Amino acid sequence: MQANIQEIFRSIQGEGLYAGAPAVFVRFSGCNLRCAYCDTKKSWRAAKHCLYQPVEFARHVVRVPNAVSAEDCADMIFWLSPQGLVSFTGGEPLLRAKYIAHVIQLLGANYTYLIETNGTLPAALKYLPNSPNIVYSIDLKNPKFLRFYKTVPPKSPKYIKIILEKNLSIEKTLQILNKIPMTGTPLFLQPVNNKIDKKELQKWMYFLEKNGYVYKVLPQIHKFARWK
Ligand SMILES: Nc1nc2[nH]cc(C(=O)O)c2c(=O)[nH]1
Ligand code: SF4
Ligand SMILES: [Mg+2]
Repeated sequence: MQANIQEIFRSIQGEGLYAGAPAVFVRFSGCNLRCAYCDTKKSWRAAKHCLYQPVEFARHVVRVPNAVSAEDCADMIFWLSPQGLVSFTGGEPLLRAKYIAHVIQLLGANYTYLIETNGTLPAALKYLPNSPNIVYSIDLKNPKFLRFYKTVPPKSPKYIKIILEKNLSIEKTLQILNKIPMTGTPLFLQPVNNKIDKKELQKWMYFLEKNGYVYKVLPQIHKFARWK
């Protein structure tokens, strides 16, 4: 099995529940959405080479010809870290759900696998095992979120990320959130490009609290540190 991969590197997880934790990142090519604020537009297209950074923070990069086999992907992850956190991102990683399942099968239970998804492809979830080692970081940016949230395998932990941008409606977001049981699900507000108008943020905070939600506002910490 093969997939077009943009890059594989080790860095500090900059978003969400695992922010601050060292992680290996696997960035897939291709996305089913076209968000105006996307910071990885390059990943929309297939890449000729997968850029593999064999040592974290080093300048040295190996150009691995695409497509990359699941076996080679698992090896590259293992050599960066024989255990710990693996973040599958993109693009949209669930366009490659079968491939991810195969990589996970090859690497085994020594890792926590984080799927950083835009939350719009619930049908892809059937390819992934129901495992507490597989964690879903789900963006709330589309009404398909509802079906997705309910379809996540029951043993898999999950958390929600709301990318705060000026076109996102608080009312519509609350309508979606109010339809799901949230008990214990962490909720993160992530200002797009790490910038937000204070008044706008206060409005989000006011309405979320009025509706009983517990949340954290967390910028992308890797961007402050100028890491990848
Ligand atoms: N450091 C770091 N953390 C991240 N968390 C999510 C990322 C993403 O692009 O999905 C990302 C990323 O690109 N870099
Ligand atoms: S879902 Fe993510 S990767 Fe896809 S276009 Fe939107 S921001 Fe970019
Ligand atoms: Mg990113």
